[in-house]
Amino acid sequence: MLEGQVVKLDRGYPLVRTEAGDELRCKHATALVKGEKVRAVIGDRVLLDIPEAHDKAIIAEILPRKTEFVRKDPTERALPQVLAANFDTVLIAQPIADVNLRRLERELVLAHETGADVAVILTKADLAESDEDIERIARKVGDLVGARDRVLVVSAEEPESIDAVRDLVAPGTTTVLIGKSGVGKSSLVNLLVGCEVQETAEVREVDGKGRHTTVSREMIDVPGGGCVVDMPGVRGLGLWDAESGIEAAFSDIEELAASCKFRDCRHEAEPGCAVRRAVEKGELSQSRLDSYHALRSETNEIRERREEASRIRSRTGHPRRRG
Ligand SMILES: Nc1nc2c(ncn2[C@@H]2O[C@H](COP(=O)(O)OP(=O)(O)OP(=O)(O)O)[C@@H](O)[C@H]2O)c(=O)[nH]1
Ligand SMILES: [Zn+2]
Repeated sequence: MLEGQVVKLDRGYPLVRTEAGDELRCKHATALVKGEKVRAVIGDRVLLDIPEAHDKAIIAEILPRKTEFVRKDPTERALPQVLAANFDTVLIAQPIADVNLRRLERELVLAHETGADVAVILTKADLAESDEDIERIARKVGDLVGARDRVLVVSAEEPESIDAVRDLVAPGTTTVLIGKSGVGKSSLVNLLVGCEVQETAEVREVDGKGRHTTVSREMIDVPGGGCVVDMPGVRGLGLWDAESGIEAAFSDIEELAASCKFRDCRHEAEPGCAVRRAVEKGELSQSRLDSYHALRSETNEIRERREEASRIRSRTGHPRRRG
């Protein structure tokens, strides 16, 4: 069997690059997709069968993932959906003149949940009102992400601003780029690569919404660096398992919580709550605590639904998989 990596996913069959450098269109083995909806995603390392009579190779096995980006499947009640695998870094892009902090908190939770390194890229710096504005917003975002993650400001009008991003896309590593449609991900990829590899869209003037242009997922080589994957179409960002992601993205609250009177304090109405005290003293914003509570209950709810579903499965005697 050959080993390879899924390097492109579009409307056709997954494209797998073998260790010898060949690129093969592949089908999933029936045994792999039967029952559960297991599909290889971009970045997956796979084992291939090469049948003689077929024009396509067969993905016989998906190897264990080093990292994976998971959200709740937007079309299913209690199923996870993996969007990418085996990357080292997640870059979150938001336009500096239109930063959405609530969305950023969610993106940070999902990114940290993967266990990869995380950085925030503030794009379209040329559209900011002034340098003071850029500094102010970058500082505000910096406060939100905490000391562990970097915040970089870039502009397609200023190619040198991309150099700091290039440093993050180190040789031998894979970087995943996430962000709402139209924030400038494709433009960033083109600047990193130094030519037009990704089609970009003019934002519609009437409603200012980016058109949906990027339809495929592809691992793109950055000259002198690693690989980058633009993740388009990530519209819904529902949380799946997000405990550790929340802990990492809200480390300020987790630190305060260590001083709460009760170890299992939920920072709601308990006496001796250090988190609520910080809000009263103006050291923590109420809206940030609200986000924390909302994201916490979202992931708890998913967990309860999943547990409920597995209880129903075992009651109805649905055959359980044997490991
Ligand atoms: N002024 C300005 N416009 C930019 C910059 N970067 C990107 N744009 C424009 O913003 C629009 C959207 O950029 P894209 O790179 O296609 O955005 P995207 O995030 O890849 O969007 P999807 O492919 O839909 O996910 C295009 O019209 C770009 O020309 C920038 O730094 N400054
Ligand atoms: Zn508390």
